[in-house]
Amino acid sequence: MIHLLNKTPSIANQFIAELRHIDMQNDRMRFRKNMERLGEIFAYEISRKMEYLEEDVLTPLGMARVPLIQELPVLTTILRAGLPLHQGLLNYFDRSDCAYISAYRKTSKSNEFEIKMEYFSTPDLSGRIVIVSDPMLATGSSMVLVCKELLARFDIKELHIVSVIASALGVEHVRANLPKAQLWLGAVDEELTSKAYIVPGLGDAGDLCFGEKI
Ligand SMILES: O=c1cc[nH]c(=O)[nH]1
Repeated sequence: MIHLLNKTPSIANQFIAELRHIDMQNDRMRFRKNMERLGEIFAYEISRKMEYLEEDVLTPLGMARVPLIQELPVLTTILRAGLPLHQGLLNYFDRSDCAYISAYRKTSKSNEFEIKMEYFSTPDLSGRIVIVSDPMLATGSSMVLVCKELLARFDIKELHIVSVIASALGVEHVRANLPKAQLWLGAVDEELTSKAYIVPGLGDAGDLCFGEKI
């Protein structure tokens, strides 16, 4: 199932527009902040699909019945570009356990690349609701690789994928390989360059957050 943030106009569109804008995106602090704000919006949207149970909350003046979330998701992100988006999710799911995974493109001289996964730090995810965030879903290969690894290691109860900008091809790849995952996307763009950058996209999310890497 796909949940698309920009289907209904909201303030989220402003944050996505600022991430994309060629001048505004160079303000690194604003770029990270907009990623974080979108993480918060995704957290709110996902929270609306979770299970709640009414509980009594004692106030100074009496007792309030409040429906409270029953189970917090485990927040998993892909280093390094995922960190600000992850922080936004964590701001709202503020008692969640977290998992961190590194995945990067190792490009050969012929410009082809393979995805390398090296760092893997997770709690036990069996029986848990898991949210995996990565700001850009380009080919979808790293996301599929990471999620397949998680699914092979753990009996995950429910898998959610969060990306700010996806390519149509990436969405197709994820849906074909992870049919049970729920996708939460900010926007879906039509094209991919030969180097697998999303067009119009926004450029390199990791570099825009943290500076160019070698
Ligand atoms: O367009 C893209 C694709 C992958 N990763 C990015 O940061 N940008």
